Amino acid sequence: MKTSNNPLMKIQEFGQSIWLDYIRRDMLLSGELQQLVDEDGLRGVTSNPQIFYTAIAGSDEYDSAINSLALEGKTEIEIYEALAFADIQETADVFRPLYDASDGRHGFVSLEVAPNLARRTEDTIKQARNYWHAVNRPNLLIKVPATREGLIAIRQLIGEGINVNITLLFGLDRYRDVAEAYIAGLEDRLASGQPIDRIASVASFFLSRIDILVDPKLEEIADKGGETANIARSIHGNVAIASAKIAYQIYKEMFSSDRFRRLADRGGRPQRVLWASTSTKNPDYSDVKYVEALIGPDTVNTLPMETLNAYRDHGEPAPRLEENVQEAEQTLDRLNQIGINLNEVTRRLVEEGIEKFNKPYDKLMEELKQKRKEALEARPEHQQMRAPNCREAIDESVRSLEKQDFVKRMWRKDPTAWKSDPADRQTISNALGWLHVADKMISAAPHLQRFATEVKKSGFRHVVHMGMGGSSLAPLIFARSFPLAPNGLPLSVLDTTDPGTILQIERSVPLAETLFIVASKSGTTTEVSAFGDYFYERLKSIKGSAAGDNFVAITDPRTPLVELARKRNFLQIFLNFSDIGGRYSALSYFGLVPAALMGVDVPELLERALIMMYSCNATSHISEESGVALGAAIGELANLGRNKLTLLTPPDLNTFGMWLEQLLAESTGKEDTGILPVAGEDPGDPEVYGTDRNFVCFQIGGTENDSAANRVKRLLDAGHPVTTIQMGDKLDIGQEFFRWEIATATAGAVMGINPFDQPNVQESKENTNRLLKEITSKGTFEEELPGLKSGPLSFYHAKEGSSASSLLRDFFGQCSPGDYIAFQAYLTENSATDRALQEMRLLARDKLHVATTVGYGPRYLHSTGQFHKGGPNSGIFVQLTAKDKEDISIPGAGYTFGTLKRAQAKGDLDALLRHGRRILRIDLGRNTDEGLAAMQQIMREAFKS
Ligand SMILES: O=P(O)(O)OC[C@H]1O[C@](O)(CO)[C@@H](O)[C@@H]1O
Ligand SMILES: O=C[C@H](O)[C@H](O)COP(=O)(O)O
Repeated sequence: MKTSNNPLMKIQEFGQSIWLDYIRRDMLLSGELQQLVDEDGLRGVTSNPQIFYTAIAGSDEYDSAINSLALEGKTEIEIYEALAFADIQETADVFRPLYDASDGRHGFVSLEVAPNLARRTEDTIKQARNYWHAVNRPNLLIKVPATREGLIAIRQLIGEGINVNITLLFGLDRYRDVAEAYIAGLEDRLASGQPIDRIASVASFFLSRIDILVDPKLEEIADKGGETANIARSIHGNVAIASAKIAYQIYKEMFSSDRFRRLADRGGRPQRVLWASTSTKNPDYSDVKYVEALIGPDTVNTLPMETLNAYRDHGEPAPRLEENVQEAEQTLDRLNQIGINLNEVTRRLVEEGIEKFNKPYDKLMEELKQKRKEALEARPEHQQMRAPNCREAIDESVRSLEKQDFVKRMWRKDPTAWKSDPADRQTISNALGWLHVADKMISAAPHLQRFATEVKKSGFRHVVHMGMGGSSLAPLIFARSFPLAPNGLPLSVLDTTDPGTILQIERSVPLAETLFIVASKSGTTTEVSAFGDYFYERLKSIKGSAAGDNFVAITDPRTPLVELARKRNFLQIFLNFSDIGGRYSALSYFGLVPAALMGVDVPELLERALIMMYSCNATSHISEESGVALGAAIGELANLGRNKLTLLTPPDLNTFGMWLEQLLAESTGKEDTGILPVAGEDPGDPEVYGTDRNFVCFQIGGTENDSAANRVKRLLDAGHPVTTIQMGDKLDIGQEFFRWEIATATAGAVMGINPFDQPNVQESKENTNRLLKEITSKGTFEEELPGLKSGPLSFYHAKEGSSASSLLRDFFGQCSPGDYIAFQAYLTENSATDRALQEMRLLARDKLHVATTVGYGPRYLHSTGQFHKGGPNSGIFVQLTAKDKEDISIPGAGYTFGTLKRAQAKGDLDALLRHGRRILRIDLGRNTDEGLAAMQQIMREAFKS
């Protein structure tokens, strides 16, 4: 170890080890403890009930673990022990290299038995054994008090090979007893034929507490005057150190005895004295008083943080422990002479000491009891699943997950919980970061809020979030379903290449005062790069080289977007966690940066997510209200043919359905199976639904209203499974994100697929890229001719029909039970188009009794698109295109957004055809409204009879 001017390091040259009398989780997480080891030569840590009280009750660092343990059904004592064990284990691991390198001499961590056991030998032994085995680290010391009852325990525990730190040691006679108990324990062990070379023990001699008790007595005597007053004055403030010096002499005597030498010959190690209670409580004394005087070979001094810092700052190490020993003896004699009986004093100190640790221990238990109660009351919002005819199969699926220990394996990030093929294992291992992201983001939340405040303060008036699929749909929920907070900025989301929509956004925002977020995990998604380039050019034309000030990137580390953002001097780059797949990223920077900018209460949103996280945590039992149970149900129902997960949402939560589509459809729609979320389909009478439906009914705020309750009842009566989810308010979206992520992952396991890849998304992208290449070389790409024209409408890929209505009748006539109709609308999104599409899907559903979906292109490509191609061949696709009224160029691309959109539509169509899907493309002509009206008219005619 390097010698330095650091007094804490220098002290080691005199044979003393410095330990830290403090423990707290943030020191472990932040690396501060490691730094103390590296830079100050720290060689151990002690804890006590007061220290754990301060750490656990004095911060919120332990709260999420407390909630989680409470929900696992632990009592407050078990919670305390679990928290303490975890901290002690991690601390022991920090010191393990030192322990190993020093052949077990240094690097110890102490954990105290409950202070209320101080007078109970058997219980102390029992608990010490439990702690020893639970923590399971060779460099652990169990702290046992030096009470009469403790002495028996010490001997017994040492005999069993358990390391002991003797605490609450004040008196010299008791010190002899303690050393005797240790030696006797080693002898017992040797006699039973067991090795003693790795047994460690320290005797913690408490200092400042002696002076605290004795000094006022001395002052009283001094105040009375006379000869005794002089004596009292002469020893004031010296008694603790004098006792310690004599204790050290006793140590030397006992551990150089012939009796101990016999043990030493067999590897027995002396029980070192440890100076404890070394923070100066009397401000008149030096803050390093109990360090300077007691430096000597083979000793330990445990220092609280302030004393450690003070010593580093102005300690002057020298070997003083054996200086003035005679004077120390005189001090103790004088004490006796003026009528203060040190034995009595120390007896009182032991009693007070027990009490002093009992109090914080009891207070901590009270605190944990309260937090436990709050955690149990804050159970996730209500989830109730009723499945009239499938209950047994679902219960069986839950039991099977329990048997496979699925939940624990998921939390352990064991890929074989889903698939065992090496390629799948690789993707899965690298895709489970979302399990812990809410916990991580809690500490990033204040930073996000500060960032949002700064953005607003610097004059921004609007935010445009640009991304696709998982990178944009959570922000879309905030933009469309959350009210704008007074401290927030209005948020628009751009996730389409439709030039009409892009221009709409451009014209509705104050460009120079708009912050653009370029959000792409991969940093390579074509649409997102085009949005970024387009608006960057627009800003450059206004602000020149300062354009980057209006841009923020959210992306994974080391993507091309990071490079570009640096080159363009973006205002900020948020690096996300690379082990989170796009569609599971709602609670990461992708969802939370725009949320914070809108003024959404991000910490609260995360707290709600954490409640769900705890209820889905690694217990062997699967709770009925957890996301795991939901996943088991939707997965099993899909296996039974009920794979159209029909979402009944209050109107202002419709966008949540869109988020869920991308999560569930892209995750499960593969290997010819999958769950298709049906979002935004107006509810109908039970008879319009086929037996492929599974309903989820979301309610928000208060109890369910009569019409919703009635609807649920009618669906159940008709034999459909229905899950109801009651949300308290919109911030419960945080909880829903996590519930559904867990449910999706679980459903994937139940269905036997890998829910973390998207094997068929690429196909459409490749087709699109091929078409775009054609455009750049030939100026155009080839499009087939319509099979039929009718008014403004052109029909492609249709078998020739005598009329549009007969063509539609034939096309939809292919529908059989279990099929679904997907309207893919490459149109400008607005309420008139929404209404027309809604009308068309209801016409089809009510006539054909099949599920219907509507997705705007290219958004759906990053959502249901995977299911369309990779899921079962049960889709009937109606692709709607139209002529763009206006178009805009993508800078540097050589084509327009309109062309890109057309290439995307055709790219997907070609991919669907290649998969043998049934598809009809209808071009609506120049006027979308007219085209849609004509289309509805023809559908009505087709369905007339
Ligand atoms: O964030 P990125 O890399 O731009 O990807 C956007 C979306 O595209 C996909 O990779 C494929 O659809 C989604 O999983 C993802 O959410
Ligand atoms: O092991 C360490 C002791 O528990 C600690 O030093 C007691 O210190 P105090 O007297 O300041 O509480």
